[in-house]
Amino acid sequence: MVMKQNPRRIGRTDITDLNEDPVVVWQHRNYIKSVVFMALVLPMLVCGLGWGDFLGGFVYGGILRIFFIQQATFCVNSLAHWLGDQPFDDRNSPRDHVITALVTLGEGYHNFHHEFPSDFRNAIEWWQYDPTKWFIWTMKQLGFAYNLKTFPQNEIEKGRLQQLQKKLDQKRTTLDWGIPLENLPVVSWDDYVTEAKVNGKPWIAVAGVIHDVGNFIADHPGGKTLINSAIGKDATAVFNGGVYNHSNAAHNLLSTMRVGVLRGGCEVEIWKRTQQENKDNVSVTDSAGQKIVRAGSQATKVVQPLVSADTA
Ligand code: HEM
Repeated sequence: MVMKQNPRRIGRTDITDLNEDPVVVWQHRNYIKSVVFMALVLPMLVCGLGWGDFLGGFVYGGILRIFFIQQATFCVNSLAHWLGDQPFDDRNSPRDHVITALVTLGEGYHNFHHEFPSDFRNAIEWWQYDPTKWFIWTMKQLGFAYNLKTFPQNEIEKGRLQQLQKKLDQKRTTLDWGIPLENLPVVSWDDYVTEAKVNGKPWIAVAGVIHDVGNFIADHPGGKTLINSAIGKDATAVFNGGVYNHSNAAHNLLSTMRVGVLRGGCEVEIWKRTQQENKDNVSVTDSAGQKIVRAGSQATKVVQPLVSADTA
């Protein structure tokens, strides 16, 4: 900013759009004059003619204000790369933050600006502090024709969604979703029954998956008796509506108790099919390669057949 640079050594930018804007061209031609007038003369005149304090206008309205604006301008490339979040891209360091926006008169939504530089706005939400955007909006309401470029909303939303997805993925990895089905040992139906009924293991099979409910029996909201009654049996029907249609939270909890899968799947053939269909649903993976289990598509959640009461 302070040295004259060799134009052959610095990067060049296409500024044909600026050259077509008469206001910008006028300002460029009269740069020094307009700077001195707006930064020093005008504040001096306001304070001097207003209440007789020419010197105060010069010092506070002029010199100190220039210093402040200069610091604020530098904040674009310091604060704006340090404070805030990255709602559109995490490739570089530019960040969006209202504090930076306030200090820099709206330049603080830097993540958006770097991602969509051809968009004249700094921020897209109406409530975000971006005086340029508000000014243009007001002028348009007053009937002035402004034809400034904006990036397609569809593309902006994609960036936002991808960033949100990344955050969700990161959060997901911090939670226990149970051992993945393919990592579980395969157990035959007879071995399962023997382990539960002869060797006393508190195992319950739901939709072909064996669960150790030992630590949960005392806490079961439906009581000890009901959960105990399913040990060593296929509880697919009772768990999925035969006795009680358990919530998504209950299915999630159940998945943390997995100890094995039954060879050949669950015993109730008609439900086995719907469970197979559900298994396709859970094969969606996140950016870290982990399976995503959406609410209602847990492996143990099966569609309720009409005859549920009889089945139970
Ligand atoms: C296999 C492991 C089981 C787990 C992890 C489990 C978990 C839960 C949870 C978290 C609830 C609270 C409501 C909800 O979230 O849906 C609940 C309620 C209930 N459960 Fe279970 N459950 C299991 C087995 C069973 C079995 C085998 C039966 C019946 C034979 C049963 C019958 C009920 C009933 C009737 C309620 C409703 C209680 C009420 O609202 O007063 N549960 N269970």
